[in-house]
Amino acid sequence: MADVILKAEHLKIGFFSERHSLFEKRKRNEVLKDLSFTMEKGEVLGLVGESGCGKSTLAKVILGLLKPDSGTVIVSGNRPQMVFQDPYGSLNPAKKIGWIMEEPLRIQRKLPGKERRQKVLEMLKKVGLDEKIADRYPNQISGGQRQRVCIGEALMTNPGLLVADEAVSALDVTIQAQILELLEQLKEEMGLSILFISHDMRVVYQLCDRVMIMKDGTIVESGDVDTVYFSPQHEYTKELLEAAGIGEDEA
Ligand SMILES: Nc1ncnc2c1ncn2[C@@H]1O[C@H](COP(=O)(O)OP(=O)(O)OP(=O)(O)O)[C@@H](O)[C@H]1O
Repeated sequence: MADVILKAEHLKIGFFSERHSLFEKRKRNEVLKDLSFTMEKGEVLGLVGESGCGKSTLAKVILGLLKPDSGTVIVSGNRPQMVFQDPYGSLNPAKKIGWIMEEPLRIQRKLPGKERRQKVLEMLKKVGLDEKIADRYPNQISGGQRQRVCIGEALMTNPGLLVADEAVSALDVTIQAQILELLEQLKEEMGLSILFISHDMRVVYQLCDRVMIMKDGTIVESGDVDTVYFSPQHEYTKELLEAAGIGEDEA
């Protein structure tokens, strides 16, 4: 059996609703409902589902940013890292790209400055950027370049798992295709595993090996992309495919 990079078992988490008056009882909203899945090393796993179904909450639990009420997540290797939708919002506008990309290594305190800088230059190359970008500020590079920087920054500590939460959604179609190509390449070159969260069924088909369909805090269907897209079993999967204009006649 292939190596498992992530094992999530029986995850449950809920939030209390806001109270609008002193006498109103706070309702508990269950967001992840006994959710279990595994990911293999080097796999790109898509996670799709409508807004509010709990995708980002699951991502935060995997990254250790939220503690589940019950259940466990085991990730092998270095701490997983995340790439977000808005590459501009994730980069400190007051710092140069080189400084930003060095930061995860600075926090680790394992390498001297010169070696950190060298690693940044190597990573810039890996994500398809010119070394000169290290001396620019985030507002001096394009949106696509910024997303490459975010991916590079996330990979500086050599995580086995990258969680990409709507990482290409804000980019225009051409740039989107280039970033998808980069992720594919990093998967091949580094054996990187990617949990790719998206609402875009077409993009998921393009990039992912497997897909999980999420609805109201549970996984209603999962499998390799060809099987799920061309022989969907669950009504909700069929709805999502239809809404994306992916019909059975495309099979
Ligand atoms: N910290 C929190 N406190 C209270 N409710 C929360 C919190 N985080 C998330 N929620 C609620 O949990 C539900 C799931 O949110 P989540 O962000 O995981 O959905 P999502 O599937 O990622 O949606 P989208 O695709 O719009 O990003 C939503 O109803 C949201 O309002």
